[in-house]
Amino acid sequence: MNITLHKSKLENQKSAVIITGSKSESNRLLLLQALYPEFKLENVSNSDDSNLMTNALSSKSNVVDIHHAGTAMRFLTAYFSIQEGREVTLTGSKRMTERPIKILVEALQDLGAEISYVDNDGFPPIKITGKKLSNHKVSLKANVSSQYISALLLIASKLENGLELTLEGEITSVPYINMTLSLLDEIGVESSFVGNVITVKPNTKALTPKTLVVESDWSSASYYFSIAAISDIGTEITLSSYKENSLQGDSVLVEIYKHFGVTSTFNGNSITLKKEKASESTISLDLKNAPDIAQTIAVTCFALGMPCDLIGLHTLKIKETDRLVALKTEIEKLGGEVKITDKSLHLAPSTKIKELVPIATYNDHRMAMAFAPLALKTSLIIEHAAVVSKSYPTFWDDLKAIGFKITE
Ligand SMILES: O=C(O)C1=C[C@@H](OP(=O)(O)O)[C@@H](O)[C@H](O)C1
Ligand SMILES: C=C(OP(=O)(O)O)C(=O)O
Repeated sequence: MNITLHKSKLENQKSAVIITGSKSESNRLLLLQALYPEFKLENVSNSDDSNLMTNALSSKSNVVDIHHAGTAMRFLTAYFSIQEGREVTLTGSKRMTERPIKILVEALQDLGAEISYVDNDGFPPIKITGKKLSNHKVSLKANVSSQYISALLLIASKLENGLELTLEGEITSVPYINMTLSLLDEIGVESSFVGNVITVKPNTKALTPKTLVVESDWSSASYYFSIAAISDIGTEITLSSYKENSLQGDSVLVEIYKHFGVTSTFNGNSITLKKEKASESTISLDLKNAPDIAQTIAVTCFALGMPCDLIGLHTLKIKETDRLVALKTEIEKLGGEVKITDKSLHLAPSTKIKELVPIATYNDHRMAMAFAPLALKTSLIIEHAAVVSKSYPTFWDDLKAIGFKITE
């Protein structure tokens, strides 16, 4: 289904949105809850990716299909590797069969896992025969995806001797690794991260039962930072439930959007974004620690006619789509000028935004959501708008509620 976003302003100067739980935190905690059923979870993400994770963890089938969910694919590869006596073929969407998994599979094999490729070497689908993993030391390349590292850390406390993981090369998406370690700490699993070595202690006993509350999703919040940045001075949007000391690296939005004149004030469990006068006219950012907000920032800059240089984008090529190519293609359809390499994006200053351009979304939720705020500047069409459900199923309803005019 394609939708049209008609050029409009927010209905009120002040609006509020409640956003579902972080899909990254949820998918980690769902796996940890499967290993340690003594925990209860609140505010779990209602995203497709978290529902797929929940269903996969309780599935008795020997074929598990996780569609487009990258974290689910990587985390479940580790999870099924230690389910003794179980044989599972883990598969996904066509795109998932193009997203590399070799680094994780090799690390698990080094630990003793039995995993084979069904079609193409290095890519899903994979067949996993669960067994007891007897080794505890492994090294892996850390510059391709942090999800491989988090996957190993999530099962580490269930290995007989825990895990000693040596990270090779530059480490990408570090906040996601720290999130995993913090959640382990919250449930009572001990770990350390010194230099390039992560150690997780083994655990055989039940942990102290408690309820863990998932913070709302900061990547989803990014679209409201963008809306605030493109709105009139004085516009306020309140988002909940958020905390000042987040485990999510994308909370760096608070700092980044100051460049666009958006101030953020925490109050209890909510955050209020307010548009004030912007001080900067150009922006340069390294996003290796926050890759999921690259699309949002690129579109904010385009909407404001602001040139930008974004670096640290090497992981974007292996996400839901090649996000660098997708951004260039769609921004250029709208009249912008974008140069990309395999790890950076340069947007030239623009003066005009074309009207009623159909934006292709490439099965990528973030393409749909990142371009939506442009409706404050021009009417546009978003193709296959339902893709947003991968992380944020109520996105379009929430936009309508704050004044976006959307028709099918
Ligand atoms: O661990 C996670 O929850 C995630 C890690 C990041 O992936 P990479 O480490 O592959 O960049 C991020 O892009 C993804 O959306 C979620
Ligand atoms: C990259 C993402 O997800 P995943 O890798 O889990 O598919 C994302 O949500 O932007």
